Amino acid sequence: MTRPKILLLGEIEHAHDAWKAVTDAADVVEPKATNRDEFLAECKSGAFDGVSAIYRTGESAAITGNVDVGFLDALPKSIKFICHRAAGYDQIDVDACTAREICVSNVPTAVNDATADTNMFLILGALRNFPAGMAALRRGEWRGSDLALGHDPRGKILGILGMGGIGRNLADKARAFGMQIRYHNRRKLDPEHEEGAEYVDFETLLKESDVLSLNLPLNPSTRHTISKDQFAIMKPGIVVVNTARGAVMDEAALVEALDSGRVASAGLDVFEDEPKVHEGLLRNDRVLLVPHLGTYTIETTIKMEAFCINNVKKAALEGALITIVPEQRDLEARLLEGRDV
Ligand SMILES: O=CC(=O)O
Repeated sequence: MTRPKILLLGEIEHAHDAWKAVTDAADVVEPKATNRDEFLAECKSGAFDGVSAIYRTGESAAITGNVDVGFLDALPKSIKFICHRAAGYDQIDVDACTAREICVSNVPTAVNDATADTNMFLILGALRNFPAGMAALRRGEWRGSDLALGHDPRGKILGILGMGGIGRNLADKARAFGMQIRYHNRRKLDPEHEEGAEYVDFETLLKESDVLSLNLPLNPSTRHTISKDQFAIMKPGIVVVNTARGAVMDEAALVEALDSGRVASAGLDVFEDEPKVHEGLLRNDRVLLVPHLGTYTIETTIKMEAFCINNVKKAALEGALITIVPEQRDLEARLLEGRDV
């Protein structure tokens, strides 16, 4: 009997036991390519023929590039599943995958705690002006000469844009700091998931929040959701934090809003063009900058790897995913129906 084949793009760094259960049952191939052109040529050479499922990390894009039409066209037709080891899957053209009946999974839930922890750190740091004080200390000036007093989170309105798993986890944490939670989402949540958070329209969220947290996924329709026009109606002195993806906000417009004082301070874990960071953010010590460390813990990395490994294992051995990205629920239903016939 032929063993299933998996293409590994990236590394398994921690969940070695879970991965061993995969390699016991399936053959794993890895590319030799060191850049995108070589990878596409390797695909076309037949090196990955017979592979049914891919396990990929976001970091693997440094070699293969994004999962776009060019990538998908080079893959052997045998590939039916792409299992992505991250929550955000903006590197993957899901519509192009759907058109080729390639199912995609990401890693939801496992990332919620660590990302919301980072989010809370950014909120506290930006509210309290910690980056300016910390920078002064490192310059040998203790607090510096004009360190502004910070603000307490208690009693402040936290506006969460995107109330998915991370947004709801953040809401729980922020409640413990005495913040009042409001949110905006495509759809209002069922009351049992709101836990007292108030649903408001997008404009109200911008106009009335003391702190705005961006927790929405990046896709073609959410790019630059926050730009010049949105900054213009925000409450003056607002604090803006982002742990989602840099490009949900127009970074140049944020720099202007910080320079004009409309935005008092910001906390950012993600950037539009990582690993580059806008000069206007680097020079501004009212901005707390973190190099995309939202999920960067041992515990969460193990959970994320195990989640993705379970998906790729089921894909390769049983021809199905445990979780599919929401945009492909119809595709999944169609494929399952086809299989029953
Ligand atoms: O940024 C981290 C993730 O998308 O998992």
